[in-house]
Amino acid sequence: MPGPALGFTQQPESGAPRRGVAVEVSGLTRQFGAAAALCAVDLAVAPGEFVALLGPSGSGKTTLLRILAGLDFPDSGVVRIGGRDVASVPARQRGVGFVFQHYALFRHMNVFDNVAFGLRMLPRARRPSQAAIRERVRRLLALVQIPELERRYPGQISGGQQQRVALARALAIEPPLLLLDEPFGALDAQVRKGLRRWLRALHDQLGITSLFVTHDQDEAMEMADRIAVMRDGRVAQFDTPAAVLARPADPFVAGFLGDANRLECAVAGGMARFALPGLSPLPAPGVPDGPGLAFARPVEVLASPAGSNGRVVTVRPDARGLRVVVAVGPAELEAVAASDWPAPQRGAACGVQVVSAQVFAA
Ligand SMILES: Nc1ncnc2c1ncn2[C@@H]1O[C@H](COP(=O)(O)OP(=O)(O)OP(=O)(O)O)[C@@H](O)[C@H]1O
Repeated sequence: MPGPALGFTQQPESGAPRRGVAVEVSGLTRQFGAAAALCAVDLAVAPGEFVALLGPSGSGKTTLLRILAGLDFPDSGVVRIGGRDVASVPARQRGVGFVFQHYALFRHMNVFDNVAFGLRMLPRARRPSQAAIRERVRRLLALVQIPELERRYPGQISGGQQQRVALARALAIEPPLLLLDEPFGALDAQVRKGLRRWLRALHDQLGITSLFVTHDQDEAMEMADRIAVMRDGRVAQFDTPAAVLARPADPFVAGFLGDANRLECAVAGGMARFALPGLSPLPAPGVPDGPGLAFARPVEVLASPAGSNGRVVTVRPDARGLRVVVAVGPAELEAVAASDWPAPQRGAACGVQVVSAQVFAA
């Protein structure tokens, strides 16, 4: 959990307006040679929201973040931060804090000087006094829970501690907008888990707006108020974690989230009939007659000893039960073993049914 009182001059209090700003992007396009990194992207983030940008490699997440930070510039389109068009506002004057995975700490400066850096770089009129800088840096180091490390150098602290220093450095200028590009990418799973809960709590405590790039679906689901799922320089869907899972906008989102199985089917009269043998038809309300594509997450595909349309290929214990890969006809599906089937064996015949799925016209 976040630590003690903040160094921020305007603290959000219950009932008080948040200090986070709205971020609006419209028609944003960025081309690198023949590669279109962003194609007419629209996105509107509310003040105080925590938004995850999630998508496959090369989908444009980092490019969008760099443009918001003022580190790169669009070929066309508008970026508004706090209602202000920032096209001609340099990075340093945008009031944006950023933490990039590869934006390393200054190795030759100790932790204290790293965090103080942004404050010492402020124009003289806005720069706090030496004493005020000292006080703010100490409060920030307490906030990120490493007050004892201020004299250490980056090479003398762990990766997780370095990320906390990078965050403290980003927060030092009291940014209403925090941009994070895979900040925990290099850390091991256990440290990541701790840091992501802590960061979300910190975001809420400060009342800022945050945009967070990640490859990790669990991370996005756990941390974000809304997720922008990106593909090929476009936002495929922008909605709450529950909504993108329950109502994916298109086959790409359905297949990308939750590692869903992709099943060919034929839709007629609101029912989807699968091409694979032995799978019962499922309702597909509103889907037009014709070829279809169904997406079923592993928990929606059940393998049991009753039946013989499948064969167990692999068995993997999972915290919530047994995960199996089953062969059905020419396909292999990720499934879960029925709770009354405690010990499926590799090679055993089994019954496989798709319990529910998202169906789209192909
Ligand atoms: N400086 C650059 N020069 C040339 N091409 C670039 C540059 N930056 C990005 N691109 C291209 O733009 C596209 C989007 O890249 P971007 O880094 O924004 O994607 P990403 O979703 O952040 O990917 P990753 O998850 O791998 O970091 C890619 O095709 C990439 O190769």
